[in-house]
Amino acid sequence: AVVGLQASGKTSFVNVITSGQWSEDVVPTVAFNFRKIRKGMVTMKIWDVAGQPKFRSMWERYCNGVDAIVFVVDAVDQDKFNTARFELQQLLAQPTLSGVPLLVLGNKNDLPGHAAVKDLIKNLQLDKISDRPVSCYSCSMKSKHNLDIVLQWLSSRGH
Ligand SMILES: Nc1nc2c(ncn2[C@@H]2O[C@H](COP(=O)(O)OP(=O)(O)OP(=O)(O)O)[C@@H](O)[C@H]2O)c(=O)[nH]1
Ligand SMILES: [Mg+2]
Repeated sequence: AVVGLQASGKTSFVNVITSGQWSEDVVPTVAFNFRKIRKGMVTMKIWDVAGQPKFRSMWERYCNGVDAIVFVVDAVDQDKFNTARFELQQLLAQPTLSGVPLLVLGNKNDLPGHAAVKDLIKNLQLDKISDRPVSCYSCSMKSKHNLDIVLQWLSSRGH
């Protein structure tokens, strides 16, 4: 399940890993999109969930039962880090999601002023999460930077 605040790049992520197709014009997601993709021997089923405030209460439902939670952050929009941390902590506090591996993506690293991984770890308090595996990568859906290791990480979470 792919969650995170609105305009962080969740749908762009799913588009780019599905078709390799980057586009500046993505429509904000309403509720969710479901996508199924094959990468070599691995089939991934992805819930791309909407990030606007009115949809955030749905995140838990889509994360329930998944192999991994992908939390996408706009690494340039540092004013929203507090909100992102709050929403992430709310989500991870759900008893149904205990132990589910977490992958945090600091997206838009093609833009100047993006936060580095160490700043994301600090601001989102990722070092305080002790009840599940956590990884954090800096990446860009536009330049496709680090998407290879992101896909590798996801492939290794399957069953
Ligand atoms: N420069 C840059 N822009 C990006 C990147 N990824 C996404 N964007 C842009 O950010 C905007 C929002 O992207 P979306 O993929 O729609 O974001 P979302 O997280 O799905 O948003 P919601 O569906 O509303 O929750 C779009 O204008 C994208 O083109 C990136 O890596 N670099
Ligand atoms: Mg979207």
